[in-house]
Amino acid sequence: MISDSEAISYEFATGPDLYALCQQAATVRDDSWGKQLTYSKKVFIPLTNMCRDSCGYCTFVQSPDSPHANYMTPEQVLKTAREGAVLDCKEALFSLGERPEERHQKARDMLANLGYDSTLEYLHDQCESVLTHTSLLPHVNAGALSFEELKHLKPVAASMGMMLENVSNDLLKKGQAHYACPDKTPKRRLDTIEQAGRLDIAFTTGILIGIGESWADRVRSLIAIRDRHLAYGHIQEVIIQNFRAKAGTSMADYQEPNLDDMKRTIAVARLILPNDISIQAPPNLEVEYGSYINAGINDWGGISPLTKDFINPERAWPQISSVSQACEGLGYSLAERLTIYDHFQHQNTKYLTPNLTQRVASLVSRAAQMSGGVIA
Ligand SMILES: O=c1nc2n(C[C@H](O)[C@H](O)[C@H](O)CO)c3cc(O)ccc3cc-2c(=O)[nH]1
Ligand SMILES: C[C@H]1O[C@@H](n2cnc3c(N)ncnc32)[C@H](O)[C@@H]1O
Ligand code: MET
Ligand code: SF4
Repeated sequence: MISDSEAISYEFATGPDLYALCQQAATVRDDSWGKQLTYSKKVFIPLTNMCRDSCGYCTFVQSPDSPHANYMTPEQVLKTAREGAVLDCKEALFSLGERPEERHQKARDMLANLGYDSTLEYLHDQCESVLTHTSLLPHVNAGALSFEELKHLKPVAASMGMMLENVSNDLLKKGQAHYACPDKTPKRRLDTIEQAGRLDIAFTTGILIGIGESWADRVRSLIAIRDRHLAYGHIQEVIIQNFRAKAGTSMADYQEPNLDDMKRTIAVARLILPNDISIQAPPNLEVEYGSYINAGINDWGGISPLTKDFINPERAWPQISSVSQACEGLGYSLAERLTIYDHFQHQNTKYLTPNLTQRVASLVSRAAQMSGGVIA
């Protein structure tokens, strides 16, 4: 692990200096993760696109006035999960807006029609339904959650996650990315990570780069994640995600981070974070995603043969065969993993409740009988 001040010093690393930094990170990655990169074959389930927040970069969120504002019905959830299962998907990624019913009458009405008064209760039951009726493992990405909410969801999700985004409080100011977003206060985000640790939930988090934060803010965010992992050991992966500007948002004309920015941040993340944390960057948000490999990533996240990335719908997934080729061109192989990483699967019932332990084991053995298998 590098020191905080060394991490800070890489802010402008470019050319040969950036190359050397990436090499250092790639060596650490090779030593702990080997010559194999991973991804999870998933379907995306946008349970609701209404939200009480209004992040400056987000096009996923729909105003209640929009005809597109909705909740998926239980039938739609199962249809997506079943179609995914046919295509050999093993993860159901529930990604949704945060507590829309606390802000919008339309959300309360739609929930009531479904027989609920809380989005998180509906989420719980839809995860349970996917578990009961399909072979997929739910991963919950529902934003900031309390200890009780996380505890309630643990038996119906194999893993959970929430992007920290960034620890900078400046982003909450008027005109900034997280203005008027009660769920994006660093305090609430850090508390969610902490409570997930107390509950032994295999947890995904990450930073969104290029949203108005400084380089020091980025380093501080990675250090905050590291410290919670050192306390609880529950962080399975950290996503380094690049902001993409979207038409129709307040950040439509905002400068996007460039490839060097991504490489520099990935490398520093690899060097700051403990080696057992997976470093993930998405392949659909950068044309030259192959160069993330030499910067130190070991994972591409969820890739879907069925559903689009609803958060970045204009950015199609590359074919899995293309990702595989990009890996092989640099001397790496590509393998499928489950939503919960293998080293979290075998710790008795610490991270998985008994029902989920069984479900994970049967997916692993079923995959072993098919070509390729999954990492387990
Ligand atoms: O398709 C996406 N998947 C996203 N995922 C899914 C992720 O790639 C996989 O579900 C996990 O790696 C588990 O396999 C997230 C998961 C989290 O827990 C937190 C944030 C994200 C963000 C995205 C995203 O923007 N797009
Ligand atoms: C689920 C995650 O998706 C990310 N997210 C939301 N909007 C964008 C965007 N315009 N570009 C890149 N990532 C985005 C946020 O980090 C959120 O937490
Ligand atoms: C489209 S974002 C999905 C998850 C949640 N609303 C968050 O921002 O963390
Ligand atoms: S990024 Fe998540 S919290 Fe922010 S507006 Fe979009 S759905 Fe809501």
